Amino acid sequence: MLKVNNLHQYYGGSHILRNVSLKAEIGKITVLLGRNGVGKTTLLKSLMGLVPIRSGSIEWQGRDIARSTPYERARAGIGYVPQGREIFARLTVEENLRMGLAYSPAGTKIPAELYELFPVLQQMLHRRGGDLSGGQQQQLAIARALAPGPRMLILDEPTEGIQPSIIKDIGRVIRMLANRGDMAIVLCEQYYDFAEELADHYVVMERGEVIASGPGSEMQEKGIQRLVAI
Ligand SMILES: Nc1ncnc2c1ncn2[C@@H]1O[C@H](COP(=O)(O)OP(=O)(O)OP(=O)(O)O)[C@@H](O)[C@H]1O
Repeated sequence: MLKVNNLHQYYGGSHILRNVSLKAEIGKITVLLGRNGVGKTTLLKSLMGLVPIRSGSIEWQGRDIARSTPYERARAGIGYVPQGREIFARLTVEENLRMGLAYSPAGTKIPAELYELFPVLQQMLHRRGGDLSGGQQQQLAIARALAPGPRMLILDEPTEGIQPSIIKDIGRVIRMLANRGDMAIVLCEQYYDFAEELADHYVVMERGEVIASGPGSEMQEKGIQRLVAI
């Protein structure tokens, strides 16, 4: 279980995250929503240790990891799929997947399961990452994060700029991973319908603060879409 308590973060003098608290349970999908620029990516980067926080705690599996390096967090079982995918364009699909295993306690063999989740990656194993379509790159980025067998998967806008058929495939994989019951999923998403469909829990941010949260099944009756409509 992830427990974030009273997180504050600054970029220079700009107070970006304001007293943010949230939880993400194993076996559940926690969806983070909010308009552009409210601090969602900054929150996810803070969870991964990619930006320092000013104060607050980030507890993962009972341990405060708020001061741990990204490397230590990866070793602690946290996987991260960044916004914009950040795959290595000049490396092959296979090499990209191996990069996901660079610090893995699970060994250096690419798990065959990744190709079951995303069959296209097996077909394209020797293609360069940069030659893949946006949707294929997104699948590669997710597979790379899954390669070391994380217990928490953080995804930053996986549907951004991706064609509908691949969005459906990605949604199915995310649901399947959660249903296995051994992984917490934190999903930041602008595409409201996708978010609502997947959410077990939702968290809405505005100007760096959490302004609403609850079970995914209540998103419609609570009018959450209005809070995040652009
Ligand atoms: N490296 C940085 N240095 C200074 N300010 C930053 C930096 N990165 C983001 N910001 C600012 O922090 C605020 C929150 O940005 P963030 O990217 O976390 O928002 P977001 O909710 O993820 O938005 P989006 O949906 O557009 O990605 C914005 O005002 C942004 O301009």
